[in-house]
Amino acid sequence: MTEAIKSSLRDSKTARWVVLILVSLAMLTAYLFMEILSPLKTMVQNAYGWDNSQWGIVTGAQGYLNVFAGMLILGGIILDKMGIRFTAITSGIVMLGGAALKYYAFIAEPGGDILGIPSQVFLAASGFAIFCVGAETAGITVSKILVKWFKGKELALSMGLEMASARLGSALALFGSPRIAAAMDIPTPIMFAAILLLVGLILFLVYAMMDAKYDKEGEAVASESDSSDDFKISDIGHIIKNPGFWYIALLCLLFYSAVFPFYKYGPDLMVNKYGVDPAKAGDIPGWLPIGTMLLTPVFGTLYDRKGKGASIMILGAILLIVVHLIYWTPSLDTVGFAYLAVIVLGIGFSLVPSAMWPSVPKIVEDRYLGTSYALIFFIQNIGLMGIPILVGKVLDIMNPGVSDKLDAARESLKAQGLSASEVGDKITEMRIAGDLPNYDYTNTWLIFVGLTIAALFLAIMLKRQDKKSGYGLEKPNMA
Ligand SMILES: NCCCC[C@H](NC(=O)[C@@H](N)CCCCN)C(=O)O
Repeated sequence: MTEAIKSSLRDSKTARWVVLILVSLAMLTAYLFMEILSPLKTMVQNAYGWDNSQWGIVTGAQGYLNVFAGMLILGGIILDKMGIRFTAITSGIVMLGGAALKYYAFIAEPGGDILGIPSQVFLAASGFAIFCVGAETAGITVSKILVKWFKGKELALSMGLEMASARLGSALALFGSPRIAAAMDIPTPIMFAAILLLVGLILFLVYAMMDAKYDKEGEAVASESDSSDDFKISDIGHIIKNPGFWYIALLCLLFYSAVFPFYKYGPDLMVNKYGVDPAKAGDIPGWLPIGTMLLTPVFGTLYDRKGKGASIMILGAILLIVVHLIYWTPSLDTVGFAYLAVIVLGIGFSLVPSAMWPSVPKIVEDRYLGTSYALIFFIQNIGLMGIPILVGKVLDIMNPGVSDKLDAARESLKAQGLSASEVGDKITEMRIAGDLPNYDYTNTWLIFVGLTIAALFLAIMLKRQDKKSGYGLEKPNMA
């Protein structure tokens, strides 16, 4: 440890960059696990016989506890009351516990039903719901950690780099998971991702040791007691009276609902509409997080220097409409269009977050900031839960008989004594050969088109409100 670190951790550039590396890598492991199953939809359905509604139940589990049980709000309160170290370590343990349960659901292949849902689906959804409580709480904790170490220094840059690291986690899952599953079996990538979460927990433990040392320094204790980012129930009343808060929170819900659920259904769209090999299903969607890693800091800097935050969000929403119209249009069914749309999506998904998150402090007072972010995440989680469920349900309704035909083929293969993996491979072969049908996503994709049109409407309303209330969204962040 250098002298600089010994004398004052907060003043040590090395120490705060070590912190950034620790928490960014921990978030990488969280985002990796978050998407580990996403590119496996075709394989999972072929192997285990889940219909689309069951896929929606599992991938929409993000919000069951975060929304219905209010765990995101509770996470904010715990962070406020118990502090960064306790919350970071606890969220790491919760993520690991949820991941272990999800892995168990795949490795054990339990039979029967729980509450009328196939046991495997129920346990996988429960595991993912628990994991997401930890992941969302880790997300707000890491934001607070970065404020603690980087406030008055390279705060925006640190947040951009942390987000880029998280995106890398999503990309690794989208590219890697189907390849590992094709080479081994479906539970193996889930197991690898769970082991990486253990590494993430160790990184949080190392961070906690640095944080404890930091807090021993008097100056740091003063900073920790700066409660501007704390979650407070009493603040909610003030925040929800602000129309700008509602525009940005609903824009966040609609916008993220048109993007994150794309990870859950995009890979299967690639297989069913564009004829991509299921072992490479995540490749085209995988370019989305890679593009955003590079572009988000660029657009963030642009907003810092030139302003135009509300206009950037409007442009981002327009691009998203174009993207989902391309994926929806039945005649645009060559791989070239799939790549084109994902590139445009990458630009849109960089524009909106780079302007959205730094706009929140312009709309709400600093003292309400922590509570506002927790509330926005809460509202956002309603969409992250509801949209995957809705898409799965509608996909089943729009494809009558397809799941039944796949089920019948699966049952006859199982009767021949084949394992789930072997059945999955065989069904995949039969679908590629045209002996079994694919899902037609056309009508279902209109859900995404609708979401993006609504997002554009809200972005325009936000700009109008900005003119009325003078938030300064069109002004640069830097003087
Ligand atoms: N300072 C706020 C950064 C937010 C980053 C944002 N993450 C979220 O919105 C999470 N609530 C949801 C993550 C769900 C991942 N499937 C982001 O852009 O990642």
